[in-house]
Amino acid sequence: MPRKPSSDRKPSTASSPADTKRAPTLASFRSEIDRIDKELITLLNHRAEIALQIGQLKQKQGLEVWSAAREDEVIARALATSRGPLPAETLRLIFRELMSGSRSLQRTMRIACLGPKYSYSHLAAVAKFGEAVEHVPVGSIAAVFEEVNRRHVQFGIVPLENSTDGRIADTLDMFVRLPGLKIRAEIRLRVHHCLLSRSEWGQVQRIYSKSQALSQCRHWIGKNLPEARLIDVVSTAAAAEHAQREEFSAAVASQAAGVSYGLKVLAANIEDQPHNITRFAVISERSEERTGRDKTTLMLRVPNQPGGLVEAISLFKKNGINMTWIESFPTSDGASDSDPNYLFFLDIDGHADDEPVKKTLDLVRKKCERLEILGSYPRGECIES
Ligand SMILES: O=C(O)C(=O)C[C@]1(C(=O)O)C=C[C@@H](O)C=C1
Repeated sequence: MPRKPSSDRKPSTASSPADTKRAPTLASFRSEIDRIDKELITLLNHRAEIALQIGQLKQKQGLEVWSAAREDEVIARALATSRGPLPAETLRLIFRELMSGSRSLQRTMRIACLGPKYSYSHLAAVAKFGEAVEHVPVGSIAAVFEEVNRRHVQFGIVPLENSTDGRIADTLDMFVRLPGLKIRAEIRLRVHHCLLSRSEWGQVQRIYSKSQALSQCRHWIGKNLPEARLIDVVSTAAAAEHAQREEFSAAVASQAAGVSYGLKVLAANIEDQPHNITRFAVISERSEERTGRDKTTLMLRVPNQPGGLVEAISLFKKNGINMTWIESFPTSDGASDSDPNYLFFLDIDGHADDEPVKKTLDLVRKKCERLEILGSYPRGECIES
């Protein structure tokens, strides 16, 4: 049975500084905060004990520890309940870490992402799962997929597309190779790039970064450092490592990477588009249940003939299903020298278990040579990096 909190007393106001005749002092305010903290700790531990019991139930029923839908619900309720003055973002972070802590009591979760730490993939992982998980940075997007596929980790974080720069080919390619892995959630991270260095602005000769990050800042770099040599490396955090090691070099990376590698911020917010958002996918072996505010990612190949694609996707229009993303992707899958082939990646509104989506997908499948449901998952809110 869940244990009652040791004290169900509402935070008392009787002894609050406002009620005393004398003007409140720093000491009296602080002793009120000490009293509130004590109650908070009791309540937090009571919450953790209940989370532990939920963990035991889940284990008995073979359910997963992480429930994305429930976590979204808890945060949405906290934000709706709050009347301030605590900022909504602060409250969101507090609840994210609370639930990260609850999960870690139930089971240690391992999350793979493109590293080293403080890459944007790592920041996306922290934004979704909090700090109380084991972050496993690996050397490539392909390695993230392999770690999940080999069950070395429960989840992987991979970038799908960027609002300035488009699709991430390495990720789409891995979905072609390992279509059995499912997208469980999306993380839409607002990406702010910094120019980081241990040298001064006028000394920078080389700029390291991941190709997509360099591309997202190309106008800024062309205008402000036209002579610098641009060097493409595996991730923005790896770029920060280079900039730490080498004099007269800089990195385009996150501010967090700058702090971690002890670099100066020579310029902040250097992305060309102010709304620079990268959409990441959380991948795992299992699929996600319906929440009522879902989307579905599909991968399909249609016959290489006039109207092949239109015949398939017009069925979404006919059945009132909104399509929010489409990417064509050249592939060797089903291709020959004379007949190159394309796969299409699509997002539609709704969950694959929603009756209208299910019926439509059955019809679409008949028009396709190949149709994979890469996952149905809740639509993600935009999070600041
Ligand atoms: O409600 C659950 O399923 C829990 O395990 C509790 C809790 C929480 O701390 O609120 C923790 C982890 C889950 O991902 C969702 C919520």
